[in-house]
Amino acid sequence: MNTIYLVGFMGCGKTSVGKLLSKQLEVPPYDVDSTVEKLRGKSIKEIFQSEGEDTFRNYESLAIRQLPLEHAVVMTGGGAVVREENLSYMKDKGIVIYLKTSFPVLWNRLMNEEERKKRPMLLTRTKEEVQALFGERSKHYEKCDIEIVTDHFTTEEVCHQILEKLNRLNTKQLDKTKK
Ligand SMILES: Nc1ncnc2c1ncn2[C@@H]1O[C@H](COP(=O)(O)OP(=O)(O)O)[C@@H](O)[C@H]1O
Ligand SMILES: O=C(O)C1=C[C@@H](OP(=O)(O)O)[C@@H](O)[C@H](O)C1
Ligand SMILES: [Mg+2]
Repeated sequence: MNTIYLVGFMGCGKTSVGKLLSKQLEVPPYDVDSTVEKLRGKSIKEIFQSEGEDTFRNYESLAIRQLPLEHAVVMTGGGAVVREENLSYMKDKGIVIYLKTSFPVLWNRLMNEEERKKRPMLLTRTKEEVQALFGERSKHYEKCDIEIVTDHFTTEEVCHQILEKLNRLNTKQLDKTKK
């Protein structure tokens, strides 16, 4: 099985669902944000503060390319698809799953102080600006291979829906190296 990449806006559940999915599939989970944090020895927030967003995007792109291409679940950060070459890399190497979530639901999940303070993209923006970012990014997310709606579903239910969709794929679709 090629690597499964989870994409979508902040708060759609990539990190939480990815952990559940990796357990179900019995493969290791890799969170791109955690990989970057390990690589740099500091938190995402600190990287944004001291090195800026552009440099963070370079680390993020590098981390995506360092992670295994097989037998893994990779949880990306919400902005990973902003660089189109990242999305085309992931689509080329594995299966890209978009956890589609409406803006009001995302906003509700992200308003929790714990969640908000972890995410530098939220700290300097108004609700309208975050919504505009969501609008700009949606067209990238929609280029994924599989779309799963998460509104009104628990993380366990979202994970179950992913497994059902994966079960419907054939061996060739699951393993792109097989011709
Ligand atoms: N399907 C869901 N239903 C309810 N809460 C969710 C769901 N998915 C994620 N959350 C909550 O939203 C917050 C952000 O989740 P997280 O997995 O970190 O998202 P992401 O990695 O996509 O930014 C967490 O508090 C998490 O518990
Ligand atoms: O949307 C973004 O630009 C970001 C999303 C974050 O990941 P999550 O989507 O897991 O919150 C993290 O990569 C960083 O704070 C930037
Ligand atoms: Mg995450």
